[in-house]
Amino acid sequence: MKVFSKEQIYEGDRLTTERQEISSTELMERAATQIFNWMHLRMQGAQVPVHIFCGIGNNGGDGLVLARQLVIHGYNVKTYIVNYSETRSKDFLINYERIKDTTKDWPVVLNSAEGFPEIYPDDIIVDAVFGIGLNRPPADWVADLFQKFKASEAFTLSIDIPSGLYTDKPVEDENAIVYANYTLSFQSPKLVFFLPETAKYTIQWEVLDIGIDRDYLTQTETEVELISKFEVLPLYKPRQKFAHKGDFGHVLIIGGSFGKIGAVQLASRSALSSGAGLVTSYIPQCGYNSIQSSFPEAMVICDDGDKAIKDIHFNIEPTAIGIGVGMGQAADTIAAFEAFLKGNESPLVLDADAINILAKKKTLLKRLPQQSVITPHPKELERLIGKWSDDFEKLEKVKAFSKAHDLIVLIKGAHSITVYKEKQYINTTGNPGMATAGSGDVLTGIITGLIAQGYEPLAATIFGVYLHGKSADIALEDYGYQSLIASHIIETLGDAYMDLFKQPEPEEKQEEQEPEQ
Ligand SMILES: NC(=O)C1=CN([C@@H]2O[C@H](COP(=O)(O)OP(=O)(O)OC[C@H]3O[C@@H](n4cnc5c(N)ncnc54)[C@H](OP(=O)(O)O)[C@@H]3O)[C@@H](O)[C@H]2O)[C@@H](O)CC1
Ligand SMILES: [K+]
Repeated sequence: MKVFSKEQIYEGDRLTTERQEISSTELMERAATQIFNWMHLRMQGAQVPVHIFCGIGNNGGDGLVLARQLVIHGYNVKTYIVNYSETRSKDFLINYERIKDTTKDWPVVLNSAEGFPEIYPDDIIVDAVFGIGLNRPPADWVADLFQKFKASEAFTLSIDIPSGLYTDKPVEDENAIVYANYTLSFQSPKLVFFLPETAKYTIQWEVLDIGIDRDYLTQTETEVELISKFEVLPLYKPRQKFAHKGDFGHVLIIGGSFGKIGAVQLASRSALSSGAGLVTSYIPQCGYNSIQSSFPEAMVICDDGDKAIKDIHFNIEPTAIGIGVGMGQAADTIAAFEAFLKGNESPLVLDADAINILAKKKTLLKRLPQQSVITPHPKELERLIGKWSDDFEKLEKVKAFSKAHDLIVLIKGAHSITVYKEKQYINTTGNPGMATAGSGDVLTGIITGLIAQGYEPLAATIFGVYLHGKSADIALEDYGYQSLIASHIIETLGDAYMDLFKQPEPEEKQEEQEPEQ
């Protein structure tokens, strides 16, 4: 799913009114009617008090349309105008008049937090104060109002975006933002729903289709994309009947050190389980017995070093190499890594200590093959690109870094983001159970395994991150957050693949389709 920028959303609105020959007022009516339908379906006429707080722009206009429709359908509605500015939008004013024509219970105009009504935990708040038009911090009294929303403990439904959140700027004041239980967003989810500092402002979100011009939606390129099954399915490479293992590449996983051989075992196993034809583990000698006995499918090449790698040499031609897991940063290992990069031409996935060494010796970056993949966790990323002050700066820095070195950078997190130059792909699978030892090693193996099978490095990263998260989601059902460990993620990789082709569950039974007697 594309994640449109604020400017693209405004342009989509404009083009839609032009091409469909409707007024902006009609588009607002259509948008807010979708919100009404959503609520009506769930509330079925329930008389729960619904408090609708409207700003004075188009987000407020949406709130007024919703209020009018709820009133017409007999709901228990109380409407407020959060009067933060004298500059009212045209469609706000039109709908302000319309609601006054609909009910005698006119909106209450709030000019300070003093007039804040009594709201009980079982009531519902609709937040239509600010939408994507927020461009400066809300006034203190408006922030106080948002705090009162929170203190009320009422279910809070935000329209389009939690009020007080910018679409393209970091948070300035945590207290000046609505905490939404649910956000109904028009046309596109907003990038801020997925960034670590701002995702907390809405527990759930959903996109409502408001009939924006189809051509515009399909033809407009966005910088950001949300990756779910629908996006990865076209990447999947089916297997041919007469295929043999040589068609699926030979992965080499280089890493390990005394006490950290398991990292190589995990990465190698996941490379094979992701579909690679052959896997060789390259490790220091101390790991030989453990890998050979615990993972018979792997071939093993030993370095001359006993406890750490000191001179990387092998006589195979790997299709893809994953390097760094459990490798350590002994002086010999660093020298070996440096020499390896000099001679290497295979596609690379770099993780853990390989990234740490790159951070120490940035001149090595120019030795990486084009479109190498790096998969840093936040600390490793910071060592590589320096500190950032907020999520937006982090994204900008990673984009610039990716561009400068022609690298695919995976920013790991609750929503891992694959960055390649300007483009950002936000993953939607995965769960907090994955915050466990070795989970990153498994990911390195999967991505390397996919590249070995012929996936382009960018596609391999996007697809690999998706599969990794999906496997963990499936494994979660058996193990729960606490007991999920990295090996489980490998075991369910097959299910993650099969899930790609699973038919959606049938809808609830439909009365009219009962068989004839
Ligand atoms: N996208 C779609 O498909 C559709 C979108 N629709 C809806 O429109 C919404 C966008 O509406 P919007 O542009 O009128 O902006 P909104 O957020 O209501 O803000 C209002 C104005 O407040 C001002 N302002 C800003 N910050 C401020 C501050 N701190 N304190 C005080 N004032 C401040 C600023 O004006 P300024 O004062 O800068 O001139 C701003 O323009 C969108 O989120 C969606 O809900 C649907 O109706 C139709 C389909
Ligand atoms: K809002």
